[in-house]
Amino acid sequence: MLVVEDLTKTFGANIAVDAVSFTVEKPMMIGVIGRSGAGKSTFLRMMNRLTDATSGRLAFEGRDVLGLTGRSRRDWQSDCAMIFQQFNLVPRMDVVSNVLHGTLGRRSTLATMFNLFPRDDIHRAIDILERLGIAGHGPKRAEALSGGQQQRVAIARALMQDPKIILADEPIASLDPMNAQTVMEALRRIHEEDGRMVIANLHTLDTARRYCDRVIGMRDGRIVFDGTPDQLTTGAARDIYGAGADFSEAATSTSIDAIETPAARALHEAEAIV
Ligand SMILES: Nc1ncnc2c1ncn2[C@@H]1O[C@H](COP(=O)(O)OP(=O)(O)OP(=O)(O)O)[C@@H](O)[C@H]1O
Repeated sequence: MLVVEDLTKTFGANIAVDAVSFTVEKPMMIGVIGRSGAGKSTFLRMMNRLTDATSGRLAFEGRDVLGLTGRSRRDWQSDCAMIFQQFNLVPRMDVVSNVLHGTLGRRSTLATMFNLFPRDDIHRAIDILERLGIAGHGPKRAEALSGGQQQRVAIARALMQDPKIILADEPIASLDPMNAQTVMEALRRIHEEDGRMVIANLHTLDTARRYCDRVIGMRDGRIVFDGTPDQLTTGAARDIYGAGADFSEAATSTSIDAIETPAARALHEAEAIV
């Protein structure tokens, strides 16, 4: 359903994403990992058409995503909702209105200017907030919520678009472990219950192992690992992060899972070796 072929992005002489290719046959939860600068954000931004690719092909359900323009490009951006590390909510606006802004792509400018939302959309926004366990915060300003609650509002806003894919760029990087866990569980449930594909850039290996069906490891713009969490051995983790000082820092950041899983144990052993 998703085909990525030789997708490349250069910024001047710098190759941010270098001939990335992979195929996804059915909706799943995919974690993209790699050190800072590996090209993870650029990849997601190309997928969502926030950034134009330099070359390559990206097709979703037969649709040539990179060739879309105008209205069809905006439709794709609706199908492919993005959430960000910093939530990108309107801080002073109430939670329900923030969620309703997920429908902006299909509303008139006039309706938007006067904050006129159809009753059905308001009900749907509240239902989605309920599902994410934060309906009680609906009337509050977004800025009054904790980081984890704000990220769930951002997820609710994305769900208002009824997307086929949710792209999450470091969704838990600003959160404490408890909030991070709640947000990752919400994304996992959205995948399992709705059958939506989720692709999340993650900076901790254990999060990718714990929540994802498939892990893609990027290094210097290239895919150097593509497999199941079980296949993500210490050797593979070293390839992804490099065997330098960065490796232990990035690979053993167990922000959520304090429990010593076999995977975490393997990483700690690797850290001892490096
Ligand atoms: N707008 C831009 N202009 C120039 N170079 C850029 C731009 N965006 C990204 N890059 C470069 O592309 C490379 C990949 O960056 P990218 O942000 O995709 O990496 P990342 O893996 O998401 O890293 P991080 O986890 O730090 O966000 C880096 O070398 C970065 O400096």
